[in-house]
Amino acid sequence: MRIKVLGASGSDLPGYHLSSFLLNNKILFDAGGITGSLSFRNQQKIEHIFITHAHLDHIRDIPFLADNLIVSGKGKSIKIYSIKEVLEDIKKHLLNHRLWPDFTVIPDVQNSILKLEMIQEENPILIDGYKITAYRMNHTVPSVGYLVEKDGQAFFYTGDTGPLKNSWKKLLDKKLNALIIEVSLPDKMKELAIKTGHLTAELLFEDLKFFKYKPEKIFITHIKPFYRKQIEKELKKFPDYRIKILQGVEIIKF
Ligand SMILES: Nc1ncnc2c1ncn2[C@@H]1O[C@@H]2COP(=O)(O)O[C@H]2[C@H]1O
Repeated sequence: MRIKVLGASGSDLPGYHLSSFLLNNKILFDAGGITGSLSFRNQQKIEHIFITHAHLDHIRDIPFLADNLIVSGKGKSIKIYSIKEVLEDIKKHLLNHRLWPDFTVIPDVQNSILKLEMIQEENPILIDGYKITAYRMNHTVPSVGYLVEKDGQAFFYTGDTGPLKNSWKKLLDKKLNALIIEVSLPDKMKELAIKTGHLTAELLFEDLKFFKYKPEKIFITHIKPFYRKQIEKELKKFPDYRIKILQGVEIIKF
């Protein structure tokens, strides 16, 4: 599979972009950093957006993408998928005609630029041959990660999560070609990580012990850039895993 990483940073700073992962040009996971990373031509190719949770750093560019599409007259509908609580937060707090126009009813309900599609946890949906399943994560707000499977290949994207230990549920038995997982903070900030629903390197590897199969590749995302060097050092303590720290806008294949 091929993913264009549009953003993989845990903080917004010059040269960094917030979480957004584009699969096969059409299916986006999280929408923190679309419009500053992707050409307008390629923004028009997005058809589906899966949101892990409604924190701003994962949804911020939905409004700007919708605006680009409608004002350019290139408008077509984009479907935004997540669990009920996440979609409710987006509708109530973001696309509410106050913070931003509600593009789920503009230009009208039938032809709206954005369509909200509720999905159920652990109930897969099929898009272009990709089977996509949401699993509950451990964050401070309702949050899911997504398992994506096609032609015997599989990856899992966590969004934000604290430790899950053995509640990774059915994922513990999966053979993953790639795990895109967050490590936001260094080990010395373990307490804050747990309080705010995040991982450190040590917490990540404690959780990985519960997996039946080692993921073939582990891509680390959502690092808070102030701690990047420290986290890089801490991840080196686990040489048994093939780990790549995501840099920003790049293509990953597995
Ligand atoms: N109690 C806290 N102390 C310090 N930072 C916090 C606290 N709660 C939330 N945050 C920060 O707010 C951010 C919200 O988005 P994140 O979960 O990515 O990361 C969170 C932390 O960086």
